[in-house]
Amino acid sequence: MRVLFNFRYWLRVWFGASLAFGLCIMICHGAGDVFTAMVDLENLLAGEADMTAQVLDEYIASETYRLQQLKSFANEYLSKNHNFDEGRDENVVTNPINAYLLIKRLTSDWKYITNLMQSNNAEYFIKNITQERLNNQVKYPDDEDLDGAAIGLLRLQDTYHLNTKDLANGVVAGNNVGKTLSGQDCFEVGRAAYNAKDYYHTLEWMQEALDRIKIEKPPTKRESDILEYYAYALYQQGNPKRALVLTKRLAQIDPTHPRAKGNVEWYESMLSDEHKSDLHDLPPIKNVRDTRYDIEEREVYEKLCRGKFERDLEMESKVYCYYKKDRDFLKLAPFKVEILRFEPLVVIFHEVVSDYEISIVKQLATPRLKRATVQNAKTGELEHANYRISKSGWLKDHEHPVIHRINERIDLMTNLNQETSEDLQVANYGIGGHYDPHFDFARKEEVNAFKTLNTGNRIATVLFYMSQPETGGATVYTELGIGTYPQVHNALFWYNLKRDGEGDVRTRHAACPVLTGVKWVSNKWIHERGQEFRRPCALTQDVNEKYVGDLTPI
Ligand SMILES: O=C(O)CCC(=O)C(=O)O
Ligand SMILES: [Fe+2]
Repeated sequence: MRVLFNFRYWLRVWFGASLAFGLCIMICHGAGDVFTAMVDLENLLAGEADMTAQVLDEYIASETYRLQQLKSFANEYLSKNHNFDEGRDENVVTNPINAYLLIKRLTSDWKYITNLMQSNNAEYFIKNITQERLNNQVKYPDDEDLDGAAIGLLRLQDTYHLNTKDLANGVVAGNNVGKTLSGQDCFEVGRAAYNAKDYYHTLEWMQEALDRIKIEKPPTKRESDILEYYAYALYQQGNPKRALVLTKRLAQIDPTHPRAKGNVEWYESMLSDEHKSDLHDLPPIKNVRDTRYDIEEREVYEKLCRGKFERDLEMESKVYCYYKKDRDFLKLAPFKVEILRFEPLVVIFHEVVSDYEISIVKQLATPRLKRATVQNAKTGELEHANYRISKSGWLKDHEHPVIHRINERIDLMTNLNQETSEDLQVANYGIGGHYDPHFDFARKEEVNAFKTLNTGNRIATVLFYMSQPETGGATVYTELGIGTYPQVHNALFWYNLKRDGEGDVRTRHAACPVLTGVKWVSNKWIHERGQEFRRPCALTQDVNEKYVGDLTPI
């Protein structure tokens, strides 16, 4: 089944966006929406390291002083000079000075020592760090963000076929990034998968965590912590027998574990007497991917994201590039247009936005980006999206001369009237940030979509690439089997509607997860109203690009 673009769903994304992560520099999502938007991580990196190091240094100095004091008390007590042992000697206690000193030691000194032992001042330093973070006006990631980052990793793994061991060894897309994950890190990724009811990845990562703690000295996680998750994932993957064996082991290595015994009984109840009694003959582990999603479309999407585009040699023989100079102004500085395909028409405008303009757009958009928690259309579950932004990610024409200029340019590029188009929308994709297959137009049944705008449906989309991710992050068309990698300064353009106003389902598209690097895009959605003389509608659908790929001339 296809999950079509659902406008109400997006309304929820925009208006119901979780504000948890962000003010000032508001966060989009993440490693999506793992999760944290790259722009936030960059900001965090900027000041955070120095400040934390400084506060930690101060804390360590104060702790060192405190422990030194305690040590000198200990030495004093031990030292023969103090004749503390003599306290046991009746004669010593009868000496008033000694008696006084002994009492002092046992009262005020002891109070001082116990105070010293208790007052490690951690709270004070933690408060300092917290305050400093608030002053920074950067929202720091929380547990939810960590979860999102983990889910982002899993998505990357699926999309780009990244092996769990490689990832844990810090090998991303064949490059060693120098950092490796500990058993505890792997456990956390597995736990995020478990919380998302993704038992395929739970199993993968818990296995990796087990492998790692076996060779770590000291292990970063207890085996018993891992086993419970691992066993449950095995059970979910149809292997209660192995789940039972592992849970028995759990009960053995951690006899006080609060759930181990109960779980053993529970797994036993899943097995026939015959299976229960013979626990040597274990079925192999069959780990299958999560099937809650539209697996067919997902596979197409992921394949395209890996760059496996479909070739259409006939089409390729017809496409071409041209200079668009159909207005006086353009005679001096024509647009460079590359036609990717016809029917439906998809083109790339080369070098249509400058570095300066990009920097302004990013600057204007950054305080508005927010992370969103979105509802998965299929499963109804909430997912953290590090790919979407709040409604306030829109940039209005009058906000800055650069925005105005870009809007004027879109008119020249597309020959479509900009008066009814939506404001420029900016998105910053974080680790694993992506956008599932969707349509930009509202479907017939979505009768209320764009109603308040009163401008009709989205006739066309212009997508400016405002950065160039190192790997991943392609825009792909799942029905057409093609895609394109973002090239900074360029813009992708297509019509969403056929000439009779019908939504063109061939335009279904998606943004692939960013594997390395950063992806910024700006979207311009152009509406039907106002195009009566620009792209007049027709009685049939296929008048479509009789204009042979030229954007409808004025
Ligand atoms: O970022 C991309 O490549 C596509 C974004 C998109 O489809 C959208 O924002 O509607
Ligand atoms: Fe889109």
